[in-house]
Amino acid sequence: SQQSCKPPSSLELQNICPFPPEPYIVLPSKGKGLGVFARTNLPAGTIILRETPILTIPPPIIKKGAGYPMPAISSAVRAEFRNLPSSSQSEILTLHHHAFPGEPEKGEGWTDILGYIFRTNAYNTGTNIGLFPRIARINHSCRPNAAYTWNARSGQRIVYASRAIEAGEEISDSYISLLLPRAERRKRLARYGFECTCEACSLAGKKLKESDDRRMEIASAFKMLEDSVQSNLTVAFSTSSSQMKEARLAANQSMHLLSLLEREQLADYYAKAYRAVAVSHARVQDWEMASVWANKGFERRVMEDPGSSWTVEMAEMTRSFIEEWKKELGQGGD
Ligand SMILES: C[S@@+](CC[C@H](N)C(=O)[O-])C[C@H]1O[C@@H](n2cnc3c(N)ncnc32)[C@H](O)[C@@H]1O
Repeated sequence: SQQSCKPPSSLELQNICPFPPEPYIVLPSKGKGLGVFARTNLPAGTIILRETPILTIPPPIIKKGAGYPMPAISSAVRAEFRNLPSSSQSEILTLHHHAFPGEPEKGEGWTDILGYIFRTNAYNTGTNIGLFPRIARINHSCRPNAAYTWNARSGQRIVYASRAIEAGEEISDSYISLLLPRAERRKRLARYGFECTCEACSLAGKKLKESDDRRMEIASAFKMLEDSVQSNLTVAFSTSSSQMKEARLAANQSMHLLSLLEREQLADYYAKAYRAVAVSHARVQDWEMASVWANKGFERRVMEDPGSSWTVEMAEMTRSFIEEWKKELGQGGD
């Protein structure tokens, strides 16, 4: 009919468009090649990207101190690459690669480039390692505003805003563990061929030392809390006075850990810290704190993946702590 030939109004388009426009755009990023930028304000928890790997290989055997076994990586990648449609091959070949001076760029024609592309861009996919051409455009920061998770059920890597991101801001994630001092982070980032100049790496003098010390302290606080946080929570209430003293110390330590993380703005570790706060307060039977922080941990896990075992665990924990809190308030449990 005549009516169906008319272009749809924007409202109609909104109603029929199965996917909203992407919340990000790929643009040049000063000194970093291409980068990914927020198109609009992205509140914490916004899913920025979900992507299925275009190519995966089993993880290579890494000999300590011997660096990446590039010949093994190159040949595994090459074997998979050959089976891909040409559009996927072209997409992979557009990705950035870093090779160290002296590394052969053209051992076996362009195929060696594939190994370098893989080394520069690959991420874990649970048991394997894979290439995600869209996620691969995200640059690194040691104080990132986005984080990622591997969703084994959908076979997708999910990138989400780990804190609020403003329109126009560059979206960054982390390629390495962030609980390391700058010198150590630099060593680990060397394989990507850049020296990080993020906010945290640009600190100097006293401020740099404070940041380095905080990151080391966070790592040791997590380690200290690990034992008490990983074991079965519901049974291990502290009974003896020495146990109670230890449990109180752990609860205080967990709050200190949280303040260090907030000072460093390391949102990647918030969920783990919220869990530690919740569990250590359950140990001293402070049910209000335990419930509030378990719920915060649950909300963080939902951001990453609503159906993950971590999310389910935090939901159950929150429920059981709230039950205890209600009993304490004399409202009885369900
Ligand atoms: C996974 S790619 C990221 C996307 C890349 N910028 C591009 O143009 O495709 C990794 C490469 O990006 C660059 N890069 C990533 N983070 C950076 C940073 N914080 N500072 C400078 N360069 C960075 C480095 O060249 C690195 O080898």
